Amino acid sequence: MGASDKLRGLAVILNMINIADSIHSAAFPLLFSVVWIAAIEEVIQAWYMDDSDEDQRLPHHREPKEFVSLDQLAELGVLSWRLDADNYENDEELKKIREERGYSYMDFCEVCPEKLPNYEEKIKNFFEEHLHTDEEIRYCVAGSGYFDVRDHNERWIRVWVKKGAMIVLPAGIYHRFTLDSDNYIKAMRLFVGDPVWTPYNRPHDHLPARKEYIENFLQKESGGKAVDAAA
Ligand SMILES: CSCCC(=O)/C(O)=C/O
Ligand SMILES: [Fe+2]
Ligand code: NI
Repeated sequence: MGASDKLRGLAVILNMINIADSIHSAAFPLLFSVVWIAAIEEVIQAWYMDDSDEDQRLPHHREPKEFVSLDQLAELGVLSWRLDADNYENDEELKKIREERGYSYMDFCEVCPEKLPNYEEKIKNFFEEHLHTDEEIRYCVAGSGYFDVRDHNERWIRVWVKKGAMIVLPAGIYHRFTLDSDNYIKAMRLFVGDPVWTPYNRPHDHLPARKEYIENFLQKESGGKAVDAAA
């Protein structure tokens, strides 16, 4: 988080303490969580996509817009954080996440014609629906882009990551990536041990990673009703 973010966060919190003073104290934890959700949603937003074949770099909102919360993403195994992208070299929060989750490997992937070899081919491949046998961990340190993931009912959810957003796509989730119309992202790539970037284009349902993903996330109770991923 940058200095201006911190100051703004502090001002909002002080304002809330004033408000909280004048109302029942039980409301305070609720107000506090609203501030945090607003802050992370400045850099990560998700929504259901429309069915149009238009330019993949457009937002593809449905009409009316249908947003998806970060909690709904977490139910699909998609984790997210907001970090200080201006300070990734000395960020204690990033260090803690890396230690706790065993992310020993780190490099950067810059998606633009000048920096990415075989740019056109890579752009095409990133947008093919695929899965990996390990987590896909990306921390957007500059620019922005869309990670699309399938929900319990095979609908596409578009996850917009901007500077400061870190996401983890679980092993076995079908997904794809595209730049947005700003045409640039620089992402930190993290991995447990030696990296394996192999994409398995859909269908690859026989892979153990896919079966485990279905068992862990798609066949669980969700929103009060059991969902059968194979249906
Ligand atoms: C922004 S990193 C490029 C996308 C990528 O590495 C990947 O595997 C997409 O699924
Ligand atoms: Fe991928
Ligand atoms: Ni295969």
